[in-house]
Amino acid sequence: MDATSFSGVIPRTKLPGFHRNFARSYARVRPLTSVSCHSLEGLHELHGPSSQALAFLSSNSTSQRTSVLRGSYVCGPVKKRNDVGKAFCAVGLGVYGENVVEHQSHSHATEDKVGVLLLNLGGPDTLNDVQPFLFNLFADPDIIRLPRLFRFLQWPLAKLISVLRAPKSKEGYASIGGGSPLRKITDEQADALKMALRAKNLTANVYVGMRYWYPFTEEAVQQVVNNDIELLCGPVRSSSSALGEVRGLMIKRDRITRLVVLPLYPQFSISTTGSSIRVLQSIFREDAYLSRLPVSIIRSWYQREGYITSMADLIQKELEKFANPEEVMIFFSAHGVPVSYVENAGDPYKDQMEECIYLIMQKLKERGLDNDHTLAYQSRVGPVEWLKPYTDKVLVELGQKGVKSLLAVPVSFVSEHIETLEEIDMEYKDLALESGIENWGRVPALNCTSSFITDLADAVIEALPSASATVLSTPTSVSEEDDNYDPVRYAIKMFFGSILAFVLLFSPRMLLAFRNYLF
Ligand SMILES: C=CC1=C(C)c2cc3[nH]c(cc4nc(cc5[nH]c(cc1n2)c(C)c5CCC(=O)O)C(CCC(=O)O)=C4C)c(C)c3C=C
Ligand SMILES: [Fe+2]
Repeated sequence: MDATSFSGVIPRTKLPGFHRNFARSYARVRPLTSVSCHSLEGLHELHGPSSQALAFLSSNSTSQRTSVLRGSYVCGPVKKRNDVGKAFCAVGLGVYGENVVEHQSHSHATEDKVGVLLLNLGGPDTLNDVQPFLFNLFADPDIIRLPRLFRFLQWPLAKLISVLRAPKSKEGYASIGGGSPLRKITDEQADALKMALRAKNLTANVYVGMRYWYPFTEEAVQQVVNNDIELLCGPVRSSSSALGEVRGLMIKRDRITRLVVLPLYPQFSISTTGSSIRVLQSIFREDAYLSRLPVSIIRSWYQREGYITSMADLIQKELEKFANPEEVMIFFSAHGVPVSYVENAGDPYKDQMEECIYLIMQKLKERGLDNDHTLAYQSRVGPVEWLKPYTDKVLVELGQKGVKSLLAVPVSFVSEHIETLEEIDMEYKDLALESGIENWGRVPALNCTSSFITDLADAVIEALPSASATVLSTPTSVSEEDDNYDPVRYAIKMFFGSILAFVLLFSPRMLLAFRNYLF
């Protein structure tokens, strides 16, 4: 397990030697369970001034997506804020044990109250939510990574891309029942985890914080700072925000004294766990109480025995449904990321994915299952190069090569979602059958599988931060300018940014990209 703990105010000077390539070196030298205090800071640096221009416009279907353009961003997604709660404090980091970074030196409670914050991506609850959800996603500088000079374009681009992509995305969500199942499943996982922790004699409150839709991470952590507070890094609110009470979002109200942050992504990527941690960092920096809270972050957990065993169990069970299980090719399909994330920004995602597949296959071999296997990447968006091989291409090739039985295994995410229910179950299945594959199966997502939830509970217990630690650092944010939100400046940026975005978009190159990827 790879965990980081922190809290408190940390002088930046205490972090010597950090550089933008941290994630790359981290990926190389990382012991299975360790990370240093540099990691959170690294997340900022990863999209620092020299990050390459990269932007996604929109896409057509889930298997072949969108276009790209160059641009920049202003700050985060649509954000309204008041000044209450803007007393900035810093999130701190420090090394604790082998892999945990922590800080904290205070006494804000006598009673020990453990909180667990599950981080996830979130998904639109209804079809009306699709466009604002996409806006939040594309407004994330960890999803569309632009050079600093062009960052003021982030919001106009996000608006444009989300509007253009929304019709196709809506089709996808419509085909799986009109919305994403993520919120429901994540809530169920939270309940199951709470019970599993209780069975291990740990009473904990489990919270859910989504990155791009309700319940937002900001709400999970911050809502109680002030009753009329608007979202700090706040994504779009839509009418569907009335979808019921935000669940279990009261880390502050509950006066949690220790917090474990558990992203529901087994492997670390800048675009997923990295992005959520960056949001947390900015929230924690801005709040006196939170900045002193001992926090552990479990950055990745794909290598945990319980997770590997649970995956192997599910695979074995599905293999047994085939007439000739030994002839089945195990086809791991992971969500892709642009190659530049791995090669330029040092995202450890690909390395971790490969190691994860290796460990699962080893586990199957131990059980005497010696099936062929392959790994491919799905869900690419835009005309930039994504991790290869691409799932759709490999499926066609396997069919042409005469593979007759194939078991698809979604491996980058632990809940059913649009990319399993629509992209794999519908698009890829059809493509495989058209390509000559005759017997198709798909391993379900782990969801609330009890061995998996039990292992998450163990991970939480192992990562529990101690009640005190050393003050270490004050990370700066990539979106430092977000902290000084000024409506006039914002309006000016939006105005000029929109003009520039349209000019760029309707250049011949961009039009081509749109034609190829959107329609
Ligand atoms: C490990 C998982 C994921 C990675 C890595 C990831 C990177 C990534 N995704 C996009 C673009 C989109 N993702 C969308 C939805 C979506 N993505 C993931 C997981 C990962 N994304 C999930 C769980 C979901 C939510 C699914 C749901 O059920 O709601 C979407 C919207 C859906 C669609 O229109 O297809 C987009 C767009 C990028 C650009 C990216 C890396 C840079
Ligand atoms: Fe995605």
